[in-house]
Amino acid sequence: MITSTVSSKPQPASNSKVCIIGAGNFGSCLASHLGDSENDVFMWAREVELINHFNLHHRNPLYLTEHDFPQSITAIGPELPDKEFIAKMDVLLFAIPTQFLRTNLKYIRDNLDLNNLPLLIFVNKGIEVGTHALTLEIIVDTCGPEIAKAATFISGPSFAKEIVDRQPTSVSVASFTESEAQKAANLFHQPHFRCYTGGDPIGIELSGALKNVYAIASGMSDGLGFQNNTRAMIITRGLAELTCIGTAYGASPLTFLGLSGVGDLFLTCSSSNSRNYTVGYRLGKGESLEEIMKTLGSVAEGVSTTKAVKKVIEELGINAPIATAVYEVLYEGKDTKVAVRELMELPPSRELDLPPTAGGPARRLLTKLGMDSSDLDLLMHPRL
Ligand SMILES: NC(=O)c1ccc[n+]([C@@H]2O[C@H](COP(=O)([O-])OP(=O)(O)OC[C@H]3O[C@@H](n4cnc5c(N)ncnc54)[C@H](O)[C@@H]3O)[C@@H](O)[C@H]2O)c1
Ligand SMILES: O=P(O)(O)OC[C@H](O)CO
Repeated sequence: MITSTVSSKPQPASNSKVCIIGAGNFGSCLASHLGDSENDVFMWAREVELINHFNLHHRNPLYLTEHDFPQSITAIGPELPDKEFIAKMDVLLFAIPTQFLRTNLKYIRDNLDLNNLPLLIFVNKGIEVGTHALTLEIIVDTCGPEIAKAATFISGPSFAKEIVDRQPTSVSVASFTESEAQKAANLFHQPHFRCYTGGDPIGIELSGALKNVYAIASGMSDGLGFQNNTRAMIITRGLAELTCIGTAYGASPLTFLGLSGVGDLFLTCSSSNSRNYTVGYRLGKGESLEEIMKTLGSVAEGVSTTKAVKKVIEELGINAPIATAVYEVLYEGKDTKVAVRELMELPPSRELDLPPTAGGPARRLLTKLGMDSSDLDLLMHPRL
């Protein structure tokens, strides 16, 4: 098993001190979830009006606006927490969109004490544009390999609104360091919220990022008026494509059959509650991306992730026609009907080929994590 030389403080029996970076839909949903189980929760927001309103009324004026939050949550900000504050935390959870993570982590890194590290949890679902970096790689770049190996990722079919409504939900929780994944699972596990642990953080975070691209495709198909056969085709062929891309990054192909893979792909491709599906649906109805982004009011990570994915599939020579079509619609102005026609006119091909072996992105990650190619087998066949 791959482990880090650092691990976080021992888990307190109860009343963990948790700081959540991000007070959007998911950050505030997780604050509510953890606040419900008697933790002391601090929720960092950039928006001063949100902080003031929240601390007065225990309501978030911008996201999940109808929800009454537990009294145990305090909103903090807009400055990021300092060293003294972080030293008191058992858990630091990042719930901000991927494209802003690097800048915020660079600041936080200087306030982390390796001898008194909180449990570090990441829930964002995206790939960084420009670098094609996964969250794991952003963590290595900003905080170093030991912290990256101790970081824990949570992903799976989990709409914020349904979690705060206590709908039965399950997620995958993964880290290279088993004890860290276990601590995160213990923290989140509740009767309406099951956590399954695993040792493939690359697969867990990547499946969460990639499903957003196929959710845009599925929404587009529904917006154009196509029905169930077409959606099932997009979900299944999307799973084949994302498994190939994920394997190139060093993920285990099996991870894509789990909650963070097919579970979240199915959820997001089939529900108008998904922001990514909604972007696709509105494109299918003829709106421009610019109009949609102006009025969505929330992040749809798939829009930027599609740009990163296009570069990756080009570089690695991976055949991913659906992701390519989404890119052409989003960034080259291709008409959605033409994109569908072209996809359907592709020549017959083999349904299932073995995914390619791990490629450049996996080797780059291994090097940054201080591992060599003999560790690749552990990455792709995690024992945890
Ligand atoms: N909403 C969900 O149901 C859900 C579920 C699972 C995972 N996620 C993932 O969680 C992440 C956050 O999503 P969300 O739904 O909370 O988004 P959101 O659109 O609801 O909120 C975005 C948050 O990002 C903050 N933000 C904007 N610019 C920033 C910057 N420059 N620096 C720091 N923070 C900035 C905003 O203040 C806000 O708190 C995404 O990666 C998303 O894919 C969301
Ligand atoms: O609203 P979306 O499309 O960002 O999806 C939210 C979550 O990722 C669902 O698991």
